[in-house]
Amino acid sequence: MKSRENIPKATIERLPLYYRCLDKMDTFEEVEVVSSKDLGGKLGIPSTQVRKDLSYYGEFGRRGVGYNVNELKTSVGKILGVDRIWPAVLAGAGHLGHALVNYKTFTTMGFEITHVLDNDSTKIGTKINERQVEDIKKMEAIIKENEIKLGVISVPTEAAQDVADQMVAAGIKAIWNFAPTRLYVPDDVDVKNEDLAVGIVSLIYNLSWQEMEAKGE
Ligand SMILES: NC(=O)c1ccc[n+]([C@@H]2O[C@H](COP(=O)([O-])OP(=O)(O)OC[C@H]3O[C@@H](n4cnc5c(N)ncnc54)[C@H](O)[C@@H]3O)[C@@H](O)[C@H]2O)c1
Repeated sequence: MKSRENIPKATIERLPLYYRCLDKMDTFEEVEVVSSKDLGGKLGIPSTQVRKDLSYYGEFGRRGVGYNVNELKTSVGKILGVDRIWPAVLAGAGHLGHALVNYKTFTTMGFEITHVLDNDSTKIGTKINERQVEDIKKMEAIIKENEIKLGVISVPTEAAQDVADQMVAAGIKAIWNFAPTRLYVPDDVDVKNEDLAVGIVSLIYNLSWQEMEAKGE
């Protein structure tokens, strides 16, 4: 296996796609063997790219035969760290927080929101999908007691940095941030920003160019 720094970011970003596809084939479609062509075909990724991506992590499959779906899923799952469930705290039990807590498929990707926190007294004590909303003041104790490393931020922008600071101080090492703002964290903390608005604007951008081209502008 290559050292972590030598593996392209794009390869790492494709691994969850391979994993989800292999999991579906293994769990629901009972497929035993898959070629790089078929795996890539399902994801719109060339077979040469699939083979190259996997080659960074070792030798998988047999030439001319393909990959054993279950074995490859297990290996990719281990590489991704999703062969276990990582507990996570979520701060901000609002509209987005509800949607995230209600999304059950996260567990198949090795991630489960085990604690939901908010600072609104009308929300504290209510339940979302069996999870009781707890007071954000308990966050530090919850993170420490449960040795949680993963935090999800779905609070308004103006509260996000403060919540991130509290998470980091309590021991969080990776933050999935949905607030549309840059978070300042120490180097050993990983932040992944998720901005749905950027996705939709790039779609609109393409639509608007197609329209202009059609009108010959
Ligand atoms: N990434 C995306 O594409 C996307 C999509 C929708 C919303 N958002 C962002 O997600 C965040 C939440 O959006 P929403 O629509 O769910 O808002 P919301 O107002 O419905 O929910 C925010 C929740 O955060 C709580 N909160 C506020 N300050 C807090 C604090 N200091 N500690 C703990 N809880 C606190 C509120 O009580 C509320 O329950 C916003 O930053 C929004 O911009 C992002």
